[in-house]
Amino acid sequence: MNRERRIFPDPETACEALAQDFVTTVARALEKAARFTVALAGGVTPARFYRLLAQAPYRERLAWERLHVFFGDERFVPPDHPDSNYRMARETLLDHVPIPAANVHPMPTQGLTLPAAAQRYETHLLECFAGPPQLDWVLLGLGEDGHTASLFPGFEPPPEVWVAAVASAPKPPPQRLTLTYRTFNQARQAVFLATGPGKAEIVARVFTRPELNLPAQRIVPREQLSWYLDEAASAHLST
Ligand SMILES: O=C1O[C@H](COP(=O)(O)O)[C@@H](O)[C@H](O)[C@H]1O
Repeated sequence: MNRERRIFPDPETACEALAQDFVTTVARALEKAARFTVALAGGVTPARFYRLLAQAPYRERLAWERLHVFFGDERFVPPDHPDSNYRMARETLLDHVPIPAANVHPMPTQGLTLPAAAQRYETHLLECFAGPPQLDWVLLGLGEDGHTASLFPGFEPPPEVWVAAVASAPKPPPQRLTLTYRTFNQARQAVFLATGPGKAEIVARVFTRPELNLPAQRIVPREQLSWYLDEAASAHLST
């Protein structure tokens, strides 16, 4: 498994590089495969990257009809709720690109209990992949407590589960759905995007304190683990 850490002057250049690399990765993979599967992150940080993908030149360079978009985690709120990760991805990206509706796979958040929703998405993933989900590319964020997706410190999803229900997350909203370590670690490539001074302390802990075993430190995909940081987020790293 390859690891890389790249530091850019600011969030704009980090997201530009990520968008360029994403386009290249997708194009190369589609030379050998019929489709490319991704899981998107939520929160605030990736919105800039999503907006870039929805614009020239990236929008025209992606084979949207061959992309399948899943979600790494979701807040258990209606899809039009301000906290919804799906809403954010739709408004910044999915509503602006020619991706077929059938290729977008939001986590269910309505008409089901939280555990039933986790089970439903897990079943959906297993069907889409005709077996254990092996996502091609997953985007991940980093919370200031070391959480990623909705895997928070102290929360241990059952090891056999691909999608977990989180009933009491320390960050609101408390009810969430998340892919598990098992799922992320079956992905081919995982990419963390962390920018801004608010991430500097936790970025330093992730890279210098392996004994903490933070959720973000437990992501070990099969082929490639990449970190895209800006100078503010990497300010406490000695490089
Ligand atoms: O709650 C969440 O937080 C993390 C980090 O979000 P950010 O706003 O600090 O970028 C995010 O990766 C996750 O998808 C989200 O549900």
